[in-house]
Amino acid sequence: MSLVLQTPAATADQAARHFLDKLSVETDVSDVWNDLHHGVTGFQVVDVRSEKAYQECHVPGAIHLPHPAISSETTAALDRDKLIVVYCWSPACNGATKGAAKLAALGFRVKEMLGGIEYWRREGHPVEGGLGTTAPLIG
Ligand SMILES: O=S(=O)([O-])[S-]
Repeated sequence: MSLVLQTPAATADQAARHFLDKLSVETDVSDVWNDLHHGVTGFQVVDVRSEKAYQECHVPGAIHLPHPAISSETTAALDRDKLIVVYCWSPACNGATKGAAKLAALGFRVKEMLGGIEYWRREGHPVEGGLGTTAPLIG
């Protein structure tokens, strides 16, 4: 018996809808780096980790907004015309998901950056912060 085939696959239309829906709320390290590197200005990157983690190492230009602190008051300065790209530590962390959920509830368009700062660093992209690439990879 096939473990792959035992559950019927979606139709091509269903699969297309599913994957487009996924891409509407997710982006990845490589795509974010590519856009920042080429000066794309249609989104703002938000680091939702702790103050300490942000101060030690973050994506260049990222705004700091810890996910527990997200509220209408703390997001007042964010540009509502721009998509927000949120990230946290790694694929093992759901801080970005929590932050994205809160931001969306406040009316922002938002995507999660898959992989977080861990994969940003693994892929060799530049960072800002006091410890730079020597900062811890877990919080
Ligand atoms: O700081 S965090 O681990 O909740 S993203």
